[in-house]
Amino acid sequence: MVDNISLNVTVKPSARIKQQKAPLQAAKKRAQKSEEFDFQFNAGKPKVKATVVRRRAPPLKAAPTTSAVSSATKPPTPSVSSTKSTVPAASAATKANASNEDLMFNVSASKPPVKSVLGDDFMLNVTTKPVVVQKAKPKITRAERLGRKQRQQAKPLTKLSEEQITRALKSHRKPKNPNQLPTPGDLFRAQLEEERRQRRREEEGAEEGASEEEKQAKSGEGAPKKPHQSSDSEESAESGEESAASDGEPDESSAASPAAGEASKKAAKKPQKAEESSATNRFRTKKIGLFDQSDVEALKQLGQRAVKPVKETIFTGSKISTLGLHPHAVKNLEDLLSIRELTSVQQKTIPEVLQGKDVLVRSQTGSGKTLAYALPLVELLQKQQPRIQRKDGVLALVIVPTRELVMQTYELIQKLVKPYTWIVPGSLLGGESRKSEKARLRKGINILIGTPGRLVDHLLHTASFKLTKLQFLILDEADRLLELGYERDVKQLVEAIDKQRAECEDKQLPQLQRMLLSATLTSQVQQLAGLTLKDPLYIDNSDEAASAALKGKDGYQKESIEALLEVDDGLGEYQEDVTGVLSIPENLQLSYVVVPPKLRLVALSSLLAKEVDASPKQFKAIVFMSTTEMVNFHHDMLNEALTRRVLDEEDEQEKSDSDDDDDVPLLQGLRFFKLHGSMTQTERQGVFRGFRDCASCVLLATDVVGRGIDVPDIKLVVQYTPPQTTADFVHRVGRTARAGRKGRAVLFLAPSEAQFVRHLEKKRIRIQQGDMYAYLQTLLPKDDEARTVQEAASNLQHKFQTLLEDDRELHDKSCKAFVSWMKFYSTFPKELKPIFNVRIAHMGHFAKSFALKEAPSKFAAQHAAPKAAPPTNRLTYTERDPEKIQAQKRAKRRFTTTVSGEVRQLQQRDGGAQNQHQKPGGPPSKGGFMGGGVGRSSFMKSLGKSRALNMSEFDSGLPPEGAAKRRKQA
Ligand SMILES: Nc1ncnc2c1ncn2[C@@H]1O[C@H](COP(=O)(O)OP(=O)(O)OP(=O)(O)O)[C@@H](O)[C@H]1O
Repeated sequence: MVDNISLNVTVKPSARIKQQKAPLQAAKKRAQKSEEFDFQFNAGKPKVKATVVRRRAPPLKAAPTTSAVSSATKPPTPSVSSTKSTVPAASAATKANASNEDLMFNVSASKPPVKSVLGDDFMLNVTTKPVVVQKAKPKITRAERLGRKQRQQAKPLTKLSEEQITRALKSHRKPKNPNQLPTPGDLFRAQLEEERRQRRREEEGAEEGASEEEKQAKSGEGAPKKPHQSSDSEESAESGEESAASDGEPDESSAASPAAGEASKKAAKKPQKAEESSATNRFRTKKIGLFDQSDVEALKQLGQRAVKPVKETIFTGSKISTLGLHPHAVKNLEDLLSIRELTSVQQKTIPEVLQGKDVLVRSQTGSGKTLAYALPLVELLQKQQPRIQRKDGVLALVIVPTRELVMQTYELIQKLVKPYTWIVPGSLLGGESRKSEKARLRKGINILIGTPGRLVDHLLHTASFKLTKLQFLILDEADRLLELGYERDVKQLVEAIDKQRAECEDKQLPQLQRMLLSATLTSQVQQLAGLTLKDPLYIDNSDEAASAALKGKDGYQKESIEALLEVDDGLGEYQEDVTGVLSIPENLQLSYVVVPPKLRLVALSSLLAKEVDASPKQFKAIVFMSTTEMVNFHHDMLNEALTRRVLDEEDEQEKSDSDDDDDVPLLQGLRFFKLHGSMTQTERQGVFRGFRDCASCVLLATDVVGRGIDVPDIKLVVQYTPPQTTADFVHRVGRTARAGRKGRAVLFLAPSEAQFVRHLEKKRIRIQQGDMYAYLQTLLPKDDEARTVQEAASNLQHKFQTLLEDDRELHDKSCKAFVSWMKFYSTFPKELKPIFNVRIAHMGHFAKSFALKEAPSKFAAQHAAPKAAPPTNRLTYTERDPEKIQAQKRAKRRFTTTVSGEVRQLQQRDGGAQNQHQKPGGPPSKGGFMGGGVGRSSFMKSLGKSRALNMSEFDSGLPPEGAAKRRKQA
């Protein structure tokens, strides 16, 4: 009986180093030397001597994979077949009927009893180590090499075992550097590639002609059984998968791999079931076509460039009490805000403001700039003798870009003035009737906080709103306020203040002290600094030597600021709107994840699921999206598909029906909020407060909340769509990791957009690559029907698509969202156009991330029509009122302005288009969707002008200037 003979084979001559130089020669030599082997039978069998009999194989040519020899007693294993494929010729006695697939041994037993048992000849399948090493050498990508370096035991990537994958996944949870450790993505990619290689080998093998034994094995069974079926669990898992995948579309099954972690476990648990019949298999792949070669692309490690981030110290250790503030103020801060220590920007700014200096302050997000101006402001006001009174009117004016920021700043100042009851703070943020706002202004507000539009409106229409006695003017988020759109109103306010003061008969007016603050500095801020500030002191909180020189200077010098702005980071020339220092909080972990367009929605869902799993009770996140329509659609979709939250009464019945099934929603218990500029003020206020107070929730928002918003327990910021400027990037991610806390921010990029990382690196922003598959893994344990990560992802996508098919309204929302996104995508600034290029981006694939199955050309034109004006609390006007027409024009102009600066881009684009029109016969446009006239760009052109990406934040919500005559002055 020779059935269960197993052999330990040692190949002594290991010509590994030489092989690298001359693999063929070395292999020949080795083969000659290894003509004789010592074998040891497992069960204490006596030694036998074996002579290797090899058939000469063509050198270095891949051989067919199957290998059974008719007289073999055991089918060969795949590892044997792969080994022999690279074994070169060897000199030995040949055997006429030997297969060119197998090593053949002529064994002569050293002792007579063994020979009698074994017979004269038998065949062996042998795997020799050097051959395997040689095989794994060619075509290794950099990512593989990096991963392999870490894995000291340099095993080939073929056939990753279940344990290997599980171990790697576990160790991935806290990666030190995702670029160096093998990530689930690495493993997955390695598997995909290995599978592809193997398939190719199989195909080649089939073409070259399978051995007769193979043919017999295939035809003799008569059943659709795979040629390599074995009792090995890994093998059965594979065959099981093939049968399961046969339910789905080919695209899907070809991408499906023996997957990682849970997948293999699931498969291994039920190998029998998988083998029995594909029809009874509980694992299903929905026909989505979600995965293709692009996901392998997405897994490419981009690597990191050497970037020296700008550092900033947050806390200095000095106490508030050292500032010489009123004891009430110190105690109040401790009691109401638990603040005892100064942040470094506060330490640098407060003494200067107390001395009456104008300041221009740049310090990173969450470093306490609000208190840096508010604390000395209140201190100086409370000191004044005689005490200030309500009737003194507005003594301090704080201008901020958004209504939420007005609310937040107002609440903080309310706390600061608590000990000083005679100081009255107030806010103008819309939502209230004009009448009641006027009434409050008339009564007297000493510290007024507002958005530019609303303030200008009252300046023009409310007689009691006087700024003659103004002592403090503060522009928080100064760079945003000076962007096109806000800039006009801010200038109007500044000019009105100067005019009123100049016309005032009282020549004893106190000096007007000005403060400009932001985490980012732009050329517009420079201009305004030159325009309005009197010898300001520039305070930059970074630890950079370049700015340290400026800090020491007394007074503002234009050249000094310019010198700072020109500080070269040594990474090449680059011009963008942000010209100053950019610093990211040290405790903020930045990462980006490359996600194929089709997978975006699924990847977002799985990221959120992963985070909720990690801390179900305490998870607060913001997801930034580019347009209001996107926010609306994703809010409804994610709520319905993933939380089964009832969104309106009509869904009530559906909900109770669906409650019967035991399908647990992916994000059960998680609450989604939405916030954008097209919501009514009441809604916005409610949402902002709701989000601040909730324990576990996600806010989907436009850039309305990109600036200044301080919700300390936000753990994660997701940029689902990329920002249009680096400044926006810095402010968005700055919503987390505030005041020394920890936080994370993830940026989603399509493979075609990955170069944005290099752009950030040029700005000295260090960002690590994350792993999409680490997110997708979360879906698998939650999906009973899926056996692989890909199946789980496809099932989820299928769920989104089904929901859309069944719900006309949601479908419409999705189309609108997609169209608005497409317009947004065409308005990137010139510098970023090569990266975010509407011509390169695959619109059809992106449409899938909106759960749309149709081609964009089918629905885009229909949904590109301008939408109705967003709700405001404007006074009503009659149909033919010329005032209304004016208002509409003004509204249209303003609605095209988004908080991320679309106006600028819109004008660039329109300007570009005009220029082209001015040059008849000139070359076609090179950028933007207006040019070209062919393919996608002509399609984009058919959508008409871009508008209404976001509602402008600076819109006052009040009637326009022309209406003033007909209104009663207060
Ligand atoms: N001295 C301090 N000690 C501890 N916490 C502080 C201190 N000063 C401010 N904070 C807290 O830090 C957080 C961020 O403050 P603030 O909103 O003023 O930052 P910022 O610099 O204006 O950020 P952004 O640029 O995003 O507007 C707030 O929650 C605030 O209460």
